[in-house]
Amino acid sequence: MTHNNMGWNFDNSYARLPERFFESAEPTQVSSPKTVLFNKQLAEDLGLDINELQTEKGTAVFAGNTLPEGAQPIAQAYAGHQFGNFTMLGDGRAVMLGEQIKPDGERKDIQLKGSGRTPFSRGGDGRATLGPMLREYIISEAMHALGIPTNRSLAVVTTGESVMREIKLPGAVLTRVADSHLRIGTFEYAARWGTEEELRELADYAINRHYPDIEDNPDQYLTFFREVVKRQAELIVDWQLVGFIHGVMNTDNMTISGQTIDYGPCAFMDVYDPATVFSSIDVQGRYAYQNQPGIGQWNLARFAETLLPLLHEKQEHAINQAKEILGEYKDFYDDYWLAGMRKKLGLHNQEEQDEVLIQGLLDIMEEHNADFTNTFRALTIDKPEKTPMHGTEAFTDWFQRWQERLSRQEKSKDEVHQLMKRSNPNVIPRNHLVEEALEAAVQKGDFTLTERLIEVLSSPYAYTDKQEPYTELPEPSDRPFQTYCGT
Ligand SMILES: Nc1ncnc2c1ncn2[C@@H]1O[C@H](COP(=O)(O)OP(=O)(O)OP(=O)(O)O)[C@@H](O)[C@H]1O
Repeated sequence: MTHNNMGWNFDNSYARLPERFFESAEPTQVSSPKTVLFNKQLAEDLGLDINELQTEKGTAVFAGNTLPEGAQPIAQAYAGHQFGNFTMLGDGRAVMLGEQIKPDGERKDIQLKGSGRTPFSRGGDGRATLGPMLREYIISEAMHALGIPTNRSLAVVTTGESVMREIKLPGAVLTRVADSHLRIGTFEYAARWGTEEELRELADYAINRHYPDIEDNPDQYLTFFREVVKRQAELIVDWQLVGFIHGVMNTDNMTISGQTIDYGPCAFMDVYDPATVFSSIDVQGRYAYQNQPGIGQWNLARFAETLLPLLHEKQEHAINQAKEILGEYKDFYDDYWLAGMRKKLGLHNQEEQDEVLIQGLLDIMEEHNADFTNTFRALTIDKPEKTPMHGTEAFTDWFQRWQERLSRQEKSKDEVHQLMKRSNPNVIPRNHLVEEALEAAVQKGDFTLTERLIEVLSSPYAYTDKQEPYTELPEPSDRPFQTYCGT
């Protein structure tokens, strides 16, 4: 490994796509950057020099003040359906430095978010504020630790400059790491404004990067579509199983790789209520918890539309093929969901009535305003008395049915516990914890709570005593928690 360049080892394949797909965009210099969070483990995994990166030189890179060797800064073009309406977008406040080739050969996008205006900024200032960048860092890293596909966070720097929102707020830049930033919206952009050849180049690029196994498949674009459908179904199941509400499932926030992206208005639900919405801008509840699976399919339909010219020369035939695969989404989704829920209840095998058993518990949880995570936690640690529905006839009956079901599988108590512990997180980034940490960081420049929270959330299935305080529920509040798209 070369240490003189901090271990950067760029190969910028995206920038070799037709020019239509990106614009050159240098990050804007900032006055006095300071690294406030740095992800050593991730840096090491990327093959970077953690000592060098912790010096001023590293900070300068994370701030966009110095370009690392081999970087080719660009802003990507994309479009998207936002709350159902098609619009032209593009990286308006993000600059991709390049693709880091890891020591194991894997390729990762390295992007600075909040690094100033780009040709896609429209009226925006290209900036980001500290609170939301810390939030993205905390939650994306928590998602990774939960085992959910996601982009990751390498560093947050404060810029030393203030950013004007409704009030003046401290500016920050996040360094984001992703399998790629290809979005459904990238394909919508290509289909709307590109030539068919450019669309094909984009699809080939995406297949090569994320689905290389299907490259020689005779029906490769159809197979590509099916693979993306599967990954999206799996991803949304992962969200549902931990009570994660993305909050802004616009097509520009749905990746082709199947990783979670955009942690703007997201949050984890406390009380189990399928209608939960956190985002203050989602007044219709379009992206409520219970709507996520259906919206996933809607987004994939938009994706399918973009691929039609590649699927078959006869449009009607192409539409039928796409429809058939889109119709498989629900089956993929249901299968993954059932498999995941079985694990949450310690079920190693399958019985036909499992879905009834699972739904039975969810109904009781909903009726009693039970906390989503802590209900499964209570069952995992053999403390059903910790649930608000304990003692009710319905729950007693359900619990007995569950115990009978468990006894019908040939698994020891320990095996059941182990499976449940692996499937039910002990700790999640609860809103009150995240908000408390962000407030200390933004108001007082104190990052202790943030660091501790990141540490605790890095092993959500550990069930350690140290995690105990983080499992406490927030004080009941008369105002439901809301996330603001304020950035
Ligand atoms: N302050 C800003 N200046 C310029 N463009 C912005 C700004 N904030 C958001 N945008 C752009 O508006 C669009 C929608 O914003 P959104 O909040 O969904 O994205 P984001 O959080 O900036 O980026 P990403 O989706 O990559 O995480 C994006 O194209 C984004 O680049």
